[in-house]
Amino acid sequence: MARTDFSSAKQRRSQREARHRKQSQPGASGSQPQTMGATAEQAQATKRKRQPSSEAAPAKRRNETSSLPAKKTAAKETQRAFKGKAQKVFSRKKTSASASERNQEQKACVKTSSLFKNNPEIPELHRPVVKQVQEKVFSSDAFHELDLHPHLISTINTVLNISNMTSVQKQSIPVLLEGRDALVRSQTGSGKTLAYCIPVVQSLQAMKTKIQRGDGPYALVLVPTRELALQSFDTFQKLLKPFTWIVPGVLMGGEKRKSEKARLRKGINILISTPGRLVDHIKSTKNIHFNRIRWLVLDEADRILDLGFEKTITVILNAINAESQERQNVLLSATLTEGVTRLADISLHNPVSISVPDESLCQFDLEDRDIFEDCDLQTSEELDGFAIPEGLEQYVALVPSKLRLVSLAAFLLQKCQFETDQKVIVFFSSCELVEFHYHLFLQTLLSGSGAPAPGQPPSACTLLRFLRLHGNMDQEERTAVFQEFSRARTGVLFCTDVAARGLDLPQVTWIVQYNAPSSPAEYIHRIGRTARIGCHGSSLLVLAPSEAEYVNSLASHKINVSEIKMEDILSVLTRDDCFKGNQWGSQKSQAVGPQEIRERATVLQTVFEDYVHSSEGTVSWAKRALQSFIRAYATYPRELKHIFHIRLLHLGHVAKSFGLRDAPKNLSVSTVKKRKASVKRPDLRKKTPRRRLAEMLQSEYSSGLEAGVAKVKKLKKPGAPGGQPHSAV
Ligand SMILES: Nc1ncnc2c1ncn2[C@@H]1O[C@H](COP(=O)(O)OP(=O)(O)OP(=O)(O)O)[C@@H](O)[C@H]1O
Repeated sequence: MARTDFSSAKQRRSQREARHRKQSQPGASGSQPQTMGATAEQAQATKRKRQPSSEAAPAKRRNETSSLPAKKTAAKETQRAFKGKAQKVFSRKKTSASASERNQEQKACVKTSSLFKNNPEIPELHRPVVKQVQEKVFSSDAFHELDLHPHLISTINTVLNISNMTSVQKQSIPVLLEGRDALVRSQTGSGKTLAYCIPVVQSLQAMKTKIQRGDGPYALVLVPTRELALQSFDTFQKLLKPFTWIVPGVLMGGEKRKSEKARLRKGINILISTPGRLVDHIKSTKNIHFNRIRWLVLDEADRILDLGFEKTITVILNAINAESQERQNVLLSATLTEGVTRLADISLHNPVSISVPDESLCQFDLEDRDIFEDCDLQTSEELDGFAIPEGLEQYVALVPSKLRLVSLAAFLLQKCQFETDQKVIVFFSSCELVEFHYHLFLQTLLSGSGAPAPGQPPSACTLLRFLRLHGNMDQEERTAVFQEFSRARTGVLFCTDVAARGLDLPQVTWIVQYNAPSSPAEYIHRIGRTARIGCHGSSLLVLAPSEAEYVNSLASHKINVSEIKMEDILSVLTRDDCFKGNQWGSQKSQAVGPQEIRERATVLQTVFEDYVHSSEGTVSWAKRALQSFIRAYATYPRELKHIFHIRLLHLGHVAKSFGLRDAPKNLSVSTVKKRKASVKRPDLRKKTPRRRLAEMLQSEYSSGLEAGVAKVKKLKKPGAPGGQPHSAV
């Protein structure tokens, strides 16, 4: 991307700001350093903001501008007009106003916004360039070279449409066919699912005594999420086409327990389940037996443990061990952590350890060799390094809190409006944040008509397509969204980490991490939703300037990111006249370059703020989302606390990224702590942050049977403006 030079406007800007400072009272959002801990200053700042000031002015003046025909509906009008084209906001009905009045109004409308004032300086990013571990995805060996049933080979070739093995398949399948246990680690999107599905099917179809449906499970596959369970189930179904007597089945919660029991009674030979749901059945269903189990597969093993399913896994292992001792065990993940070694100790017998990364393929940017040699991280060989797909380009953008929302919107507009076939996943740290951004963008960025106006080029307004996926949605809707996004050629999926693991969503081109992940492993899995199986893809991590050090933390795990400048992201707004704030005949804005970008970003922010402030319900909805952000922010693990600490957040600025004009008065560190304690999470404070995070996240992956789990009902969406707040993450 081309960089934008902001220096030319600097002088004009500082003169203008000096003028405003003179005219205005101090204390608007951002004029004082206002941190989460500073409740008193915060309250005062909020109070001051109610008085006319340069920062509070836009809202007031916006109303003034719209006061001619419809003062009370200014917010609605702004929103509606934006949907059609923003210039209508500053209505042409005001033809009677004099040119100078109009001029003043123009300035008032957009040029005095606080969006670009008092932001922290964006530090120079001296990104350390480190050697990334890379794997060769494909091998030159074909499936027909393996000793597999000919019908299985032809199914792989014709139904799955693949002929050559990937590296991990080449290494794992022969080992598993020999009957050995295995611990398999290989990069995201490298074909680990088939690496275990093929040996399972080969061995079960070859059993001397033909399998009967009523025999019950011969293979048990445990996965952390329901979507992943469906995906594995789908792969088994395809591979089993020639072997119709072997029945696969899935237990994953969200479905009525009664119907799952009925399916278990009929018989499932390859049982795929989430751990929580399986334990529910072990405890309550008589028709579940493990006496014939020959295979136990733990896919995304480290995630299963991260989520605090250790006890659950122990219950399952004990239940299986009580009935059957002779079986093969397989543990797989792209990132194997300490916990997995522990799990491997208790579940694997004399395993073969398969790890694909090929150090000879380590890469680094030659142009940056000097930086690399100077950097302390060259000693990071001892540190953990995760393999990253070769076709994946990783970026980071440092964005001040106030500008986060418009930057995200601009980025998505860029992808959907000016580039073709872009499929984007945006990760957030909680269900509430997903719901908030999904509804906000849906309400403000989408065209009501769905079609471009006659004679107009299609704009983002008509090309955007938003979906969302998180653990508080009911299963039916989750599955529908998963399938819809899988099939879609373009679109934007807002999600939590429920979608970070294992999901194979074809042709995803961009991953955006709007909230930073809580661990490098999570980072790897999130970005691993793109550039799968040898394809290309890109990722963008959005950090606040105070979080810039996170780039070093990633580098210590051999993760390289390049910088994209925020101004470059925002510059897309100049390409769409939707964001022109003042369009009255010949009175066009003279602003060009950086100033124009600022004006347009301000128009966009105004649209968000107007929507959020259009009713009390939407304001409290935005406040709840802000609170959820802060709660999630408080759960970063200890080792990242020096980077992500709520005390480093500027509440007034963060509030802007939720479309709130003022920092909520009743939010402070202590309130957040109190509210955290009031959420039904007993003994939280006694637990480590990691454990706490695990508990919060577990709601994403729950069995679906627990009482009190908030569900998104189709007709009543709690995340929508005015709806009920969600439970935990
Ligand atoms: N040998 C192969 N040739 C071509 N495509 C393949 C091959 N094996 C698997 N695939 C395809 O590659 C994609 C990714 O596979 P899979 O989901 O198993 O990856 P993974 O390693 O489990 O990823 P993650 O770590 O993210 O879970 C799937 O669409 C799958 O159909």
